[in-house]
Amino acid sequence: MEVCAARAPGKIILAGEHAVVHGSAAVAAAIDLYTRCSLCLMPLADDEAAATLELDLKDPGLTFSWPCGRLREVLLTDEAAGAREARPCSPDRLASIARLLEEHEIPEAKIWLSAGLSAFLFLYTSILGCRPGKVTVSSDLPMGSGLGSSAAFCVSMSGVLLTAAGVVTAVGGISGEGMGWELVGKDDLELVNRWAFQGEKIIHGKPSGIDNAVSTFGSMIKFKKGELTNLKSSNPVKMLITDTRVGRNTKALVAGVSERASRHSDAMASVFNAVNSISEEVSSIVELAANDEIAITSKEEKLAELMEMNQGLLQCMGVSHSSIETVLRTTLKFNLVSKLTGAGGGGCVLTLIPTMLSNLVLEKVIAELESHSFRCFKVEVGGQGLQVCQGGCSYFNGDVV
Ligand SMILES: Nc1ncnc2c1ncn2[C@@H]1O[C@H](COP(=O)(O)OP(=O)(O)O)[C@@H](O)[C@H]1O
Ligand SMILES: C[C@@](O)(CCOP(=O)(O)O)CC(=O)O
Ligand SMILES: [Mg+2]
Repeated sequence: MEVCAARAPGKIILAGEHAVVHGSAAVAAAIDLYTRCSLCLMPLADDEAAATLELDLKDPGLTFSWPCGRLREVLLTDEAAGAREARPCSPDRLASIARLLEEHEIPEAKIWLSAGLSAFLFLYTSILGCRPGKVTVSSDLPMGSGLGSSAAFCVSMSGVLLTAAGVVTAVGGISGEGMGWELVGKDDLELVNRWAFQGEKIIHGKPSGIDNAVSTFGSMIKFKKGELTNLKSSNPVKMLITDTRVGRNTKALVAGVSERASRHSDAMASVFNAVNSISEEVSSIVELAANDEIAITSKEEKLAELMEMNQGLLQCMGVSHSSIETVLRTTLKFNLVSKLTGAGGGGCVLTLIPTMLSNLVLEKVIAELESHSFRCFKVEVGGQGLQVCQGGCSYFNGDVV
């Protein structure tokens, strides 16, 4: 039985969500909340009929299982066509995957999972063929809340599958972590990122690629038209994340913005252009601060103003929500600036925490936000991207922690 695991972080978008789908720049950073995937590859059983592919999703608390013979029959494939090149999921293959999912009773209240399940079946069978195995997924990230759970799912899944296929290899430990997680080389990360993007396409419809890129490579990045620039950031910004707990779906919100853009093409082009300027300014402030070329208070004031402007433009795009407005009003009472992060329509809101803000005030802000039944997270910004564990992980006992 071969065992390996991978973990990939969620993200925040400091500026540029939605507009990035239409070619504007955006700035995003990894956060220290992870999705972990583990894989036990089973030996090819003597009893062919008993061989299955199992998926255990810890967070929704659901397990799924497919006989390998049924996968072969419906997907008309056995061998993986080669993991070294990421391929898109053809409409025919997506329709076959939908047929496989129809054979499972997914509870109506959890129907949103079917997009993640489709991405899983696509990635697994494309990279490993119809081999028997058990995949376990657990996550610190709230799902469908703007923190990039779909990308962390696709990146950690692609990471573990490509590691099991022997295509991706670990290059060394992470100092201080002591958990067996290892980093991955640049070329391997590029390959994981390309596969994860194909998975994101199944979940998001038309992703820009920023979420899978920041989850794969970590750190803080500027992203524009598929091009990624690493932003040095010596003094990472402190952000409070508030999850409004209002559920929403990125695919529908992205489609809504595109429809508005086709109805009002000139006006929306100007909105996207303004967002592009905001993201460019945010990225240059981050870099100036890293080189000590700007005082920390001045950096925070500029970032706060840009976040406020970006939020106004996101309202223009039609992706704000009354719950988001409640967070904005609540934090403004403490002179703090907030903006939605991710696709909006509910989900998570970022609040910039100035260095000078006392812990006492921060706790008051959190208490007031939580009195509205929102949930707050204090996160570290700009950390590692994908990490893998190639067998021998002591904490791995069929479950990932
Ligand atoms: N841990 C997970 N287990 C199963 N599916 C997941 C997991 N994380 C994400 N997903 C899939 O991703 C979808 C959420 O993606 P999305 O709407 O883009 O929101 P976000 O990426 O902001 O969390 C879920 O509905 C589910 O299909
Ligand atoms: C709205 C968008 O810019 C980010 C979506 O992020 P999330 O899935 O809400 O975490 C879409 C994209 O860039 O693919
Ligand atoms: Mg997503």
